[in-house]
Formats: sequence, structure tokens, C-alpha cells
Amino acid sequence: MRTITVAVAGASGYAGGEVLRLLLSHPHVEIGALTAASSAGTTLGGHHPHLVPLADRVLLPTNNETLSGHDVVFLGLPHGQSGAVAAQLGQEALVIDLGADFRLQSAEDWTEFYGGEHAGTWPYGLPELIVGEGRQRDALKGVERIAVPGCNVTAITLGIQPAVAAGLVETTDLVAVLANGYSGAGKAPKANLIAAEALGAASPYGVGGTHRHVPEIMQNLRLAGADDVTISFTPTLVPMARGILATTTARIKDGVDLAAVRSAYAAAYDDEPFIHLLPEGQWPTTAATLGANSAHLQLAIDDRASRLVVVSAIDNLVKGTAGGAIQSMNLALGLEETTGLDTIGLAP
Ligand SMILES: NC(=O)C1=CN([C@@H]2O[C@H](COP(=O)(O)OP(=O)(O)OC[C@H]3O[C@@H](n4cnc5c(N)ncnc54)[C@H](OP(=O)(O)O)[C@@H]3O)[C@@H](O)[C@H]2O)C=CC1
Ligand SMILES: CC(=O)N[C@@H](CCC(=O)OP(=O)(O)O)C(=O)O
Repeated sequence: MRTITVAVAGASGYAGGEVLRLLLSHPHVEIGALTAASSAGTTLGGHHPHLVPLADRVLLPTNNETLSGHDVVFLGLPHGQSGAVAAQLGQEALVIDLGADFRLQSAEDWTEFYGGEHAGTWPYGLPELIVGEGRQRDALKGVERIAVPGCNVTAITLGIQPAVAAGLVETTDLVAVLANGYSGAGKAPKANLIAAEALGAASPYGVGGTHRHVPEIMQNLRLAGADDVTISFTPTLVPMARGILATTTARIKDGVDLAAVRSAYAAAYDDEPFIHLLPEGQWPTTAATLGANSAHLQLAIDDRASRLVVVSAIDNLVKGTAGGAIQSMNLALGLEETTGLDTIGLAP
């Protein structure tokens, strides 16, 4: 197998750093240019001291000159910045955007939730997404562009899509709440992340159907088979560095019991290397997924409320971003999908 050269734009950020941490264990990858914006000229070690083998690498400015000549370019840039950078890159490189710019199919949704001009739509990098009778992985082979999903979207989609695809639940009054670690917000200082106020507190954000991941979740569940989707989604920031614990509930259809639901989830996920439906009675925790490209799921039926309850846990930076991105890269390049990725978490 030839060596794959990889450049990472936004290497000083959390998502770019996590791509590099994982790629350092990828057997076929050689790490090329690392770029940033205001951090250009500094060394990577000053931003990511844990990436010891790359500590002395100097960050370059982000432009066509520094990013060209690689087989793969990862873009870990703030929303709205990837379009302009990607437009300069030729088709010879596989470009993988970790941001939101190319995820949505609807330009109206983009303008409503992000504002401004929609950059376009790229093949969506969630290999396990159920699309009709198939999986999204089939659409990723040989592609030159990939849009990596939002991390909250990944946790919720993986949690509820088997029930939607199997027609076991109503899809017009889905409810999802989740707890989210701070790293999901990126490294730039933000008002709601001042340590003295946020440490020790759980605080909601994006309340009232305003979070920009709502249209992306709906897009996925339509692909999974829902004719009509409505979801009320509320994230909460909790004082942990990484991790997402999502609880998604849906009104269960008459006559559907837990055995039928478990069997639909087993059929959907038994062959998936990174998705684990836990044994009955065992509940997902973020800790068990930290550092791993895993999603852990568990199910219950709330009989009194007639609702299916699905709890899903991921590491936002791994299965939610960098790990999912590398899984999709492997598929696009014709490598074994699991290359360089593992399922072993970092608990406690
Ligand atoms: N954090 C997470 O859990 C997840 C993040 N993502 C997505 O990944 C992307 C990056 O997020 P994250 O790493 O958290 O953000 P960070 O704020 O941690 O990092 C942003 C990076 O982008 C660079 N940058 C900023 N502006 C520009 C620009 N105009 N041109 C080039 N580089 C620029 C920064 O460089 P400098 O140091 O010079 O400022 C930095 O390297 C976002 O789109 C985010 O939504 C997706 C899923 C999950
Ligand atoms: C804590 C926190 O703010 N989390 C972010 C995670 C979003 C994310 O990383 O996904 P994108 O690529 O779409 O930005 C949020 O919920 O908006």
C-alpha cells in the first residue's frame, strides 16, 4: 500500500488536533502540512503538547500553496470558512470538511440556521447512516469530497435511526436532550465557557429548536425512511472536557415491544464495528467511549408514556468528528474501514 500524505488545516484547534492524534496511529498515513490562521508561525507543541511526535512542527498559513500536493486535506475550520479554502483546492486531493459548510442539502436550511450563502453539498461522512435499503458507506467509495456530520447529530442519528427505519416509532414528535462536554465548543474563548461560571454548572444552550443541528438531524432521519420528521432538541453544556450523552425518545407504535426493538437494533448494528448495543441493564457512559471511535447504545420502553427511550454515548471529538472523518477517509480511499481506529475507551 502506498503512503497517503495528509495536510490538516486548523491544526491548532481541537478537531484538527484530534485528527492528528488518530492519524499518528494510522499505518498508511504520512503527516504533511499543518496550517492555522493567527497561530501560523508557532509550533504545534504549544497548542497540543500531547502530540509529542509533531511538537516541533511549525504551523503554516492556510492557503492553496501550503495545502496542495497532498492526497488528503482535512479542514478543521470555523463554520463558513471551509468553502473559500476548498474552492482553491484541486480535485486531485480528497478534501474532508469537519465543519458544517457542506453537510446540508437545503440552501434554505443553511441560511435559516447558519446565515449567509450556502457553499454546497458534499457526500455525507456518516458510514452507518441508513439510506433506504443501504448504508451511506456505499456512497463514500472513491469520493473526492466528504462533509463530516455534527457531533450532536451523530449521537442522535445513531441512537434513533434503527427504530425509524424499521417503522417502530412515530417520527413527528421526537424529543432529544443531550449533555455535551466543553471541547465541542472549540478552543476560542466564549462567554458561556468562563471557567469560574461554567465549572460546576450544567447550562442549556440552543434551546427552543434553535440549535443549528436540527435540520441536519431531520435530513438524516428522512434518509433513514421517515416521511415526516419533527424533533425537539435541547443540548446542555456540562463540566467535562469531552463526551456526549444523548437521550432520544419517540412515541412507540401500538404492539411494538422491547424484544422487537432490540431485534431491529441488532439487525441494524450487529455488523457495525463501531456501534455497540450494550447488554440489557447496562447503560452507556461517556467515559467508556472516550478516545475511541465507538458509539454505545441502550434501549428501554417507557410503558406509561408509550415512548421508546434510547441513550447513546460518543466522544464528540472521535466518533463525533475526527474518528468518523478517518473512517470515511478509509472508505473513500478503498482502505479497510477500520484502519487506524479502535473501540477501546479511556475509562475511568
Ligand atoms: N470540537 C468539536 O467537538 C467538533 C468540531 N467540529 C467542527 O470542526 C471545526 C473546527 O472546530 P474546533 O477544532 O472545535 O475549533 P477550534 O476553535 O478549536 O479551532 C479552529 C481552528 O481553525 C483555525 N482558523 C480559524 N479561522 C481560520 C481561518 N479564517 N482560516 C484558517 N484557519 C482558521 C484556528 O487557527 P488559529 O489557532 O490560528 O486561530 C484553529 O486551528 C468547526 O467547524 C467545528 O464545528 C465538528 C464536530 C465536533
Ligand atoms: C459544547 C458545544 O457548544 N458543542 C457544540 C458542538 C457542535 C459541533 O462541534 O459540531 P459542529 O461541527 O456543527 O459545530 C454545539 O452543540 O454547538
